[in-house]
Amino acid sequence: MALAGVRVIELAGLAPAPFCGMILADFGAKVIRVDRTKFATAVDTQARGKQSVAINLKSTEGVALLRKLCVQSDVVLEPYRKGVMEKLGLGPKELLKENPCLIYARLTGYGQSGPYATAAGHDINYLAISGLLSRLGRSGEKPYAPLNLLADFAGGGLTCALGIVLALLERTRSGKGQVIDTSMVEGAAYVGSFIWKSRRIGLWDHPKGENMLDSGAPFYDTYQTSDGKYMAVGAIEPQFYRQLLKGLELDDKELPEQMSVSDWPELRRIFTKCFASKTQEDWSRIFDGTDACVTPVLSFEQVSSHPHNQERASFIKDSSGEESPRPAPVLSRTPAEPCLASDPVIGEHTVEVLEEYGFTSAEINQMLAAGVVECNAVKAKL
Ligand SMILES: CCCCCCCCCCCC[C@H](C)C(=O)SCCNC(=O)CCNC(=O)[C@H](O)C(C)(C)COP(=O)(O)OP(=O)(O)OC[C@H]1O[C@@H](n2cnc3c(N)ncnc32)[C@H](O)[C@@H]1OP(=O)(O)O
Repeated sequence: MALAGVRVIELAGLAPAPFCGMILADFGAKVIRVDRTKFATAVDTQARGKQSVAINLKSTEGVALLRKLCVQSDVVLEPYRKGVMEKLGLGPKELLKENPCLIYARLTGYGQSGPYATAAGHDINYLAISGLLSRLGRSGEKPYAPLNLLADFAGGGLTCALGIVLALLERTRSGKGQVIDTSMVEGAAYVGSFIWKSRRIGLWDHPKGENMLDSGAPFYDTYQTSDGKYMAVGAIEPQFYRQLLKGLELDDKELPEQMSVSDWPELRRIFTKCFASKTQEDWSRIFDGTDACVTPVLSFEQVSSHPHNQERASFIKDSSGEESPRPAPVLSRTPAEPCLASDPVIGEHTVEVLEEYGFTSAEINQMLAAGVVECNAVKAKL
């Protein structure tokens, strides 16, 4: 796999850092999650392919241990509030001094500087400060955060993974590590570059929810079907729009112009009525194989059995039968090989990892006895 041989120490966090760690693990890195001791269950739901060691970082021995692990690793990924790692004596200055090749990835909401740097927050707050949230939602309604996808995962976890891979690549030339400051505000804003940079062509001239791509246009929206499901319509270009009308059995001579913004409410009314006359399956049959850009809005239950997803095996099942998306993208020679075993319990691999990092049994036993580390058996999962 592409990241085989890369060792990552991931300090346990809430959502974005776990996702970042999972991406690295999916593509072959050895990812060791550092959990707290005396915690029954991990909140990491994205632990695929990771190992878990439990270390008490509130002890000097625990801090010293983590430093030793970082000396022999390529990447450390930390998701804490600005200053937490420095307070522990685990800041980039200390760790990079001991291991100049280390890639020190920091993943926070507001980044390592600025008046908000130390403030608590979550996806919705970061999205708000990025400017993007102000553009999301239907006309006349309050801004709407689309799950916690944009800041936590696109702007946070994925952007941080990109930073790590870039730093690993650069290190092959310079031989040096570096610090990565991932701000979810900036990551989300960066993901939104198209919105910023397409303002000049007038794509966003109208208020929120009244533009072509934000549910303003009737040919770029969702419609309810007679069985209470939905179809997604993305028929922007005239040749594709014509196919949409054909599928709906509408005569364009009897309709307002596609791009006549003032007629969009009327067009939407007509499309709504049409779509409500047949089931999702009926419409799928009509539009599949055409260029109308009309697709069913699949539920999680439907998604893996859809013929397209099925043929590409886009969803996988782990050993417990839980379904999830296959890692993307697909690399031709060195594709990801996601681990199908169940997620680690806290401290499941403490002894194994410490042995691998060169600690003797006596040292490990001493740390276990002192409560510096903890090792838990898999049966704790029950
Ligand atoms: C009823 C509630 C149930 C909750 C279930 C949760 C289910 C999952 C839900 C996921 C929701 C996802 C939401 C929508 C998100 O947006 S997640 C993104 C959150 N934001 C970030 O990650 C940005 C960066 N992080 C932060 O800003 C902060 O960590 C935070 C998220 C605001 C949380 O703040 P807070 O709990 O005060 O923690 P921090 O200031 O970071 O300090 C962490 C403390 O923990 C300690 N720590 C760490 N590891 C260890 C260890 N191994 N052993 C012992 N201690 C450990 C650190 O030393 C630090 O301690 P201290 O400095 O506070 O004394």
